Amino acid sequence: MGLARLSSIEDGNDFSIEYASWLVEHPCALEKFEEMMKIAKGKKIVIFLDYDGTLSDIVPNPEEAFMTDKMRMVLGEVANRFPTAIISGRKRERVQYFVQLKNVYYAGSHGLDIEAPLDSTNSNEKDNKVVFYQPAIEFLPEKQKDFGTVENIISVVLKEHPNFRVSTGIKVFEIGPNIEWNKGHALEYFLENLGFGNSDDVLPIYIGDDRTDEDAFKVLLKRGQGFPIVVTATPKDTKALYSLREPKEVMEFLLGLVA
Ligand SMILES: O=P(O)(O)OC[C@H]1O[C@H](O[C@H]2O[C@H](CO)[C@@H](O)[C@H](O)[C@H]2O)[C@H](O)[C@@H](O)[C@@H]1O
Repeated sequence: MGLARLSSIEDGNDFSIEYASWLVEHPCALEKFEEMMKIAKGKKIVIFLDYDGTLSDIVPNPEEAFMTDKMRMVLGEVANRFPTAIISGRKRERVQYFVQLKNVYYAGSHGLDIEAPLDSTNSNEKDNKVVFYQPAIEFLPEKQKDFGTVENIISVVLKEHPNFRVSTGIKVFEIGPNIEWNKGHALEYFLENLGFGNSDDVLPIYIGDDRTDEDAFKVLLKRGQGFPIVVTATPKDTKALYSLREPKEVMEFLLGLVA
């Protein structure tokens, strides 16, 4: 028994054979919900969420990636109950603008710009913000289809600038500093600063849809703790142990946590 997959049934989505067989390896977190909660019993749940494609649907214009009021309400309830952080590829302020919740911690620029509780070892930081870098984010408008050419230009330019690297997303190239810091590091940073650095009884849940979220999934696997959950409606190569099809299912899962 698990939580009902209302959104998929309502939308009339049907599952392809490929998706059904992929689900065997990455079972639906709604269907496994009760099993997961048995594992979580007595542990301190900490929630980590990606933004685009996880809390909001993927839309053509990144400036219009609003989350629904219902998602906001459920997320607010979750954050009242458990420490909750959003780790996004976007600029932190942009995610805060979309989410509008004060009880959530935020990390932007793939975790390079963190607003988090600080432990004593970081007491020199100002205003609970740790900013390693502000992003140079370029969105390619729908009209601009020639991604191959843009990719080649970026690669030629970056050859001259080895201190920078490019990462790719859905219709997006992002150029950032060539340093070893990703969403997985941000997750570890949050856990440490929330006092769960070496804790055996913490249960981190990380939900994300993007390639950059895989770094966080890997951290959970390495720690042997928690639930890495990928959001995808098609089979994909992932380290996640569980899956959800779309943001609506993310909302149902979050709702289950506070029900
Ligand atoms: O880490 P995330 O919170 O998932 O952010 C990843 C990127 O999200 C945004 O782009 C993606 O979502 C847009 C809105 O749905 C969509 O139009 C775009 O195609 C997607 O790539 C954001 O614009 C990027 O800066 C983030 O890195």
